[in-house]
Amino acid sequence: MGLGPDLNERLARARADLRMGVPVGLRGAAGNVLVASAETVGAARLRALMALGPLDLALTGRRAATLKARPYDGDVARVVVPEDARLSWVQELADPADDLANPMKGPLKTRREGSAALHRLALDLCKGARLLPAALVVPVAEGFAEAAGLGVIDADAAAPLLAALPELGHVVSARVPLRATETARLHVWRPADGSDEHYAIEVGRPDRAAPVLARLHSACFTGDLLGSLKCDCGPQLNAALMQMGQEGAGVLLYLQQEGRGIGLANKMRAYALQDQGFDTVEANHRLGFEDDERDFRLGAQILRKMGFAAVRLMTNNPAKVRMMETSGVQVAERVPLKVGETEFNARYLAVKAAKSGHLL
Ligand SMILES: Nc1nc2c(ncn2[C@@H]2O[C@H](COP(=O)(O)OP(=O)(O)OP(=O)(O)O)[C@@H](O)[C@H]2O)c(=O)[nH]1
Ligand SMILES: [Zn+2]
Repeated sequence: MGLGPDLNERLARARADLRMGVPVGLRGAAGNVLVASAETVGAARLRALMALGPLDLALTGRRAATLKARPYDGDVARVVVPEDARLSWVQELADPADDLANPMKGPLKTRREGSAALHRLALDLCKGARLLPAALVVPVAEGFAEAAGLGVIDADAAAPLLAALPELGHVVSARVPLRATETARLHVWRPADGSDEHYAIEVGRPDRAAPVLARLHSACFTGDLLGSLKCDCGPQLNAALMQMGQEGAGVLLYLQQEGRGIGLANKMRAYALQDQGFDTVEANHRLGFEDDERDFRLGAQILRKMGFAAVRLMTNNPAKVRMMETSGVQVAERVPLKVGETEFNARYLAVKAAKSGHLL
């Protein structure tokens, strides 16, 4: 292997570029394009992209439905960017913050001919970068991106890599006595694709031959750290650790999947939409996301690597139970975790029960 970056490393760089507003080249069977995040692209780069040829704004089918734009490619819509479009036009299509105040955004023309494969990959990269799922896409000649000094991704090889689960490596572990239990050890797990590290808190020395009391906790900055009353995450985190402490054994995975996998900035956008009257699921859809963008296979991989084949899973979410089972970790028992209901999160919990099948 040479010293240059492999595809995984190029993808990690591409996500960083998109976050900085720098375009990225994609090349594949569907052609050669430059893509940029609609959220972070600046006015000067937008003008430069428009000068290259017919520009598309790729949106997810979810966002397109809110905007009444026809997604001819199912989960992706390719909106034609008018020649006189300004940056504010692009930003307002990407970001639903002003949808209610400014509902007349159309009519939007969407592209039907050609392939949407590169647009779909661009949206995956935006999601992976925890940006709004909205990407500018413009065709370019072969070699153009390289000559411009931009990062280039082999799209046909990247799509299956992005769908696969990154391999996680154990970095370090050390004892961290907690209020809930003095016998805790924290393990750091690092994904090979350069994405965020995940943590496992092992309580006591659980018997690997029996189902372990386990919790897959998704990071929630507002609930876990600030004591937000809008969700039940903080009390669930504490209650799970307390129960593990009382039983003397358990494992809590702290997965960096803030906002059900959309990142804190997008979760705060979802909260702002909830202030406008939308529920937690509707808010995700208006932003262009699915209800839940988390990949629970991650948790299963960490458990297996730690030597656990079966769990007593602390959750009210049946999807977590299903994903564990299909990822090769047997769920011997579901242990309900009902704590922390407040007047502010009662509706949130009711919506999760009604729309996401959570058990009350
Ligand atoms: N997008 C979005 N994420 C939210 C919202 N409220 C809380 N979250 C996130 O949802 C996740 C909470 O997940 P979990 O505690 O695993 O909850 P769950 O999937 O309902 O499952 P259990 O708690 O195991 O029953 C955290 O990542 C929070 O940041 C919201 O309104 N919108
Ligand atoms: Zn929360």
